[in-house]
Amino acid sequence: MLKQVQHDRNTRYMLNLTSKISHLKSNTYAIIVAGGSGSRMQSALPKQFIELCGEPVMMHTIRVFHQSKTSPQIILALNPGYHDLWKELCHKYNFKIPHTVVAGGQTRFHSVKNAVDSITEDNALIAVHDAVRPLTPLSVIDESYEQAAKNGSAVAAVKSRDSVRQLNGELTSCLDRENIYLVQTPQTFQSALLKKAYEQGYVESFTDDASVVERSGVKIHLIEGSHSNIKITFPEDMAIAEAVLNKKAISNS
Ligand SMILES: Nc1ccn([C@@H]2O[C@H](COP(=O)(O)OP(=O)(O)OP(=O)(O)O)[C@@H](O)[C@H]2O)c(=O)n1
Ligand SMILES: C[C@](O)(CO)[C@H](O)COP(=O)(O)O
Repeated sequence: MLKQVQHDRNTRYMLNLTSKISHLKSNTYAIIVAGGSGSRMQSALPKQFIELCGEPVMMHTIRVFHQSKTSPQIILALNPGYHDLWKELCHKYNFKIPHTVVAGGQTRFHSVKNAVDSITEDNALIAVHDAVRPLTPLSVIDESYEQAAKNGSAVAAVKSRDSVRQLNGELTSCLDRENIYLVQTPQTFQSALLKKAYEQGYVESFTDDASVVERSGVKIHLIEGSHSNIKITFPEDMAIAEAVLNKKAISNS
C-alpha cells in the first residue's frame, strides 16, 4: 500500500514536472562546492569524501543533480590538493557522471566565485549547492530552477520547528518563529545576477550565496526546502544521513 502511494506520488510529480520544466528555456548549471576542510567533523579526510551508504558523500550529491529533469552541467569546486584523490575515487567507484572540476578557494565564497567565473553564459540558471547536502529531494532542485527562471532567485529554506529565542546581553527574548527561516542550498539564480554579485569583494558576513546576491541589491526569493536536506557538519550527521538514505532505498525497492 505504502509502495503504491509512493509510486502514485512519484508519477504525479513526474507528470507535473514534465509540463512545468518543458518551458524552461535557459541552460542550467549546478555548482557543487566541495572546497572545505570539514574542521567540525574532525575526520582525517574532509567530510565530502567520507563513505556514506557505499560511496563518498559528494557522489550522492552530484547524482541527485544529475537526475534533475533540467540536466544541469555540473561544476565541482575542489581544493587542488584533492584533485588526484577525486580522480582515483571516481575510478574506484566507477563514477561516470559528467562534470568539470575547478579549484576550491580559501572560503566558500572563493570556491563559488571560481566556479561562477568558469561559466561564460549570461542567460543561464545556476544552482549553488553544498557537496555535504546529499539528501536534497529532487523536487526541491527542480523547483529551484523553475522559480529562479521566474523570479531571478530561488533559495531553499525551512521554517524553524523549534521555538526561537534571541540573546540580548544577559537576557533572552522570544522571536515569532513564523518569521524565521533556516536557509539551505540549493540557492539558484539567473546567471547574470550571480556573476555580477560575485564581482564584489569578500566580506565575512557572506555565509551563503543569498547574502552575496542580496548585497548587490537584488531581492531574494525563498522556496520551500526540506527538513531532511541536512548539511553534514558534525559526526552524528553521518548516522542521520545514513538512516534517511536507507529508508529511501527501502521505500523505492
Ligand atoms: N573554502 C571552502 C569552504 C567550504 N566549502 C564548501 O561549502 C559547503 C558548506 O560548508 P561547511 O559545511 O562549513 O564545510 P567546511 O567548511 O568543510 O566545514 P567546517 O566549517 O566545519 O570546517 C561544503 O560543501 C564545503 O565543502 C568550499 O567549497 N570551500
Ligand atoms: C550555505 C549554507 O549551507 C546555508 O545554510 C551555510 O550558510 C553554510 O554555512 P557554514 O558555516 O559554512 O556551514
